[in-house]
Amino acid sequence: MRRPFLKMNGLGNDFVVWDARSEKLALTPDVIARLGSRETGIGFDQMITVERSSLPGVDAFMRIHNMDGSQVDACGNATRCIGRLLLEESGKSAVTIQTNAGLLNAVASGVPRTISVDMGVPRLRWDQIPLAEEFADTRAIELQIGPIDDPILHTPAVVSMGNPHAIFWVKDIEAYDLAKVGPLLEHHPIFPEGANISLAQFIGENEIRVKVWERGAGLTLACGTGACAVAVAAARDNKAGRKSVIHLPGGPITIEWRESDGHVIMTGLTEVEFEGEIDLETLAWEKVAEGDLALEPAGDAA
Ligand SMILES: N[C@H](CCC[C@H](N)C(=O)O)C(=O)O
Repeated sequence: MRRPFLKMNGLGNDFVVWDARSEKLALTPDVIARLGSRETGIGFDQMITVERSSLPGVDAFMRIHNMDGSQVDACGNATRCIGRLLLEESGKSAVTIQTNAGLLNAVASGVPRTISVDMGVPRLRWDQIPLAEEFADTRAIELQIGPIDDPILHTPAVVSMGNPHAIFWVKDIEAYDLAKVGPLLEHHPIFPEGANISLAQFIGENEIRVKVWERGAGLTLACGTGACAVAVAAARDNKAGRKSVIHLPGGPITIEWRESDGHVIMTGLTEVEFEGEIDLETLAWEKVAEGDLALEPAGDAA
């Protein structure tokens, strides 16, 4: 049975997107992992399933699986991508997306392919991250890796955007092999549900360079919730203002931790890479149409 899908990304953090609003889709973690593999499958960081929401006035429910098959509650870059699809499809000026981490509002920013999402309020208490033990001050918790007297990384800030994040402030981001230390920290016992791990280096006032090792996905080109977590952690520790630009390997994301209501507003690019079709019995798939450049007149694609 052949099924259409979209391949999208938010600053290189890439997704396979299914529209399951009229025809349900339930893939096993094993099939998701096979599809997510860049060797055996289509290849993606997360798989996104758009489903009907039962809530009045809500445009869709967004289900998120990491490429390892684990289901998680938040994915910022994907929220921008699904927000864009729903905005373009409905012609509305704002859409509401239901996730297991709450209701998120998406609006077009006025710049082509660039979407702003209200990611809600950050969760900052130790038991909301969650952590395995109580820490009164989550701006810097006692956690280190490497030799006791000369740790490689230590005292991270922790923030949840509906998913757990640990942020390590570093002077030179290139001095660290995140592919090596990332998995050690992701699965550290202090994080009972795992954690997304960010290295963050200040490169200017309210300008932060970030690399992320994602829970269940590994190194990615961008992490939207990670960008939110870094910006909030910097602001609450007076290392930056409430509006900062997070520079990820895939590009910049602007974050504002709004003073008025404590909501985190994330703005960044989205891209449709291609439309595809897959045989869900054999998992054989093919591209059927190129993405954005085909969707927008050449003049807008610049
Ligand atoms: N790339 C996603 C984050 C996915 C987080 C996922 N790895 C988790 O387990 O929480 C983002 O843009 O927010």
